[in-house]
Amino acid sequence: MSIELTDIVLTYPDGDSTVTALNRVSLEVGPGELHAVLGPSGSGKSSLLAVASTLIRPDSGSVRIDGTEATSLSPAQLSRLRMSRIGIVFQQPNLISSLTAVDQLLVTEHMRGRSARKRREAAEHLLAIVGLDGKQHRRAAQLSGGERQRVNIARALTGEPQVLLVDEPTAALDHDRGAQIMDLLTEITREYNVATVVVTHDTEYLDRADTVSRMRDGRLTTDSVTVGGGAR
Ligand SMILES: Nc1ncnc2c1ncn2[C@@H]1O[C@H](COP(=O)(O)OP(=O)(O)OP(=O)(O)O)[C@@H](O)[C@H]1O
Repeated sequence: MSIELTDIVLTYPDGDSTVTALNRVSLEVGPGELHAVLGPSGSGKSSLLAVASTLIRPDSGSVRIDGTEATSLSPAQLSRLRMSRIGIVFQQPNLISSLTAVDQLLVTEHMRGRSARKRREAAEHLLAIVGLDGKQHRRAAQLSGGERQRVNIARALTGEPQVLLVDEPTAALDHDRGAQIMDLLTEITREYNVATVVVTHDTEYLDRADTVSRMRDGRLTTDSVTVGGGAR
């Protein structure tokens, strides 16, 4: 499995008591699999992504990324693990409006250490993959919401991750653009054999997922049937 969360408990301090954001959550996603986590606001989806991305250490439980137990690593080792294995697509693209689409990728850590020509070629190629061929040199402000989300996805792929974690990718998009973004995430999952976790409160595009979990009050239940078109 590319990502395996086992029996995760995460609590936050809340005044004199605590809030249990993740209550014995387990989840496994393998290469080439798209897993959707569906849940209402406050159910724990962001907390799940934060633990899966190793940005927050859970109170207890195991986080294995591509076979490596993350909870026992030092901050420096965790940072290397994230860099080499995990891509994160944040809900807001957070693009720098004055930079072109290519530059948004070139500023990432992943692009360091290669020659300027190779970096540029890699960035242009990734942008073509996400459907922005011909728009690589437009500034963020000249791109539509759906196009900015595509740049966001391309940027998450710069490190050639094994695990792609995606936070509410369709939240700011209309139906057609939302469907296109979910189709793109499905294609990338298959083509690059990444384990993709998409958290969403949107029931509309679940048919793209191979498996669906439902989150409620910090508890996760996984549907027993495969709902998507995953042909493995
Ligand atoms: N930093 C924090 N301190 C205290 N409580 C928190 C913190 N972050 C989240 N919580 C609480 O943990 C629970 C899960 O929150 P989380 O943000 O993970 O849910 P969510 O499903 O992502 O919701 P949303 O879509 O609104 O972000 C909620 O009860 C929330 O209030």
